[in-house]
Amino acid sequence: MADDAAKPLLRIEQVGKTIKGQTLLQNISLELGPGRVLALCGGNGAGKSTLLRLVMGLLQPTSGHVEVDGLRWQHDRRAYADKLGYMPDDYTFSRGLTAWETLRFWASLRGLSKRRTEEALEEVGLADVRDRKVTAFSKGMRQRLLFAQAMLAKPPLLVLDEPTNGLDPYWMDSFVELVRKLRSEGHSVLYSTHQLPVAEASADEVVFLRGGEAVRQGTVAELLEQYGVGGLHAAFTDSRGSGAAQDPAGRGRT
Ligand SMILES: Nc1ncnc2c1ncn2[C@@H]1O[C@H](COP(=O)(O)OP(=O)(O)OP(=O)(O)O)[C@@H](O)[C@H]1O
Repeated sequence: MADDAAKPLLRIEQVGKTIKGQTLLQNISLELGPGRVLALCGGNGAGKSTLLRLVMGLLQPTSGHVEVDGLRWQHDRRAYADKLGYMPDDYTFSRGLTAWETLRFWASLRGLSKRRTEEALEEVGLADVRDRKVTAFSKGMRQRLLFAQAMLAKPPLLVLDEPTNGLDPYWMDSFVELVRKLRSEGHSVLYSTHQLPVAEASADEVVFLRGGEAVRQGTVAELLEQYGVGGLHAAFTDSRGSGAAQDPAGRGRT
């Protein structure tokens, strides 16, 4: 038996996903230790959200498996879910509820206190607008509320799907700070992003997906050493190869 202490928090082993004959992911393997941050990068349709949904247990792999803290979703859903906080890429908020009511609802489901709810709102800078209806929020404010929701229970692993989408530069920097704080408190973060400077500033490791495959992965330090001044942007361009297969228009959002 392997030593438990040596186990990574997240282990993805040879994972593949096929839906209706279309291969969305193939042969993905990665590990993430406690207190580590991994950014998933890649063009539109590369498979980032699909991989995050597999980690969350929202999709099941066609091959391979995912373990969080040694647990598999298929064997122990409740304990597995308790290890995770999730920010989806798209969410329809209940109409008519304020930010406070929305977050309080999520907190109650998890048996969390009002104090923790307040704290989470403060962490994402929404305390002052807590009594405003979420449907009147801007995209960036809704993103911050979703982020607060993912952090509410302070889970060991945060899984965030494009968390900086819609954030202005100030909140982009705040996101980087929050991720660094979470890491310093021992949380691990797995997130997808098109914002390579954010990945460069907040991640320990980066995985580039293309056409459902991990075409390049390494620590940020290794990639920066390899690509020099071009940084992760050069790594991204390189990872797309000549085909730019995932985006017929050839536009890589960064
Ligand atoms: N439920 C599904 N059924 C069939 N195909 C799907 C399904 N979900 C996603 N796909 C396809 O899988 C591929 C990967 O999609 P995914 O959303 O994971 O990409 P992504 O890297 O997150 O893209 P983006 O950067 O545009 O958000 C795409 O070709 C998409 O059309």
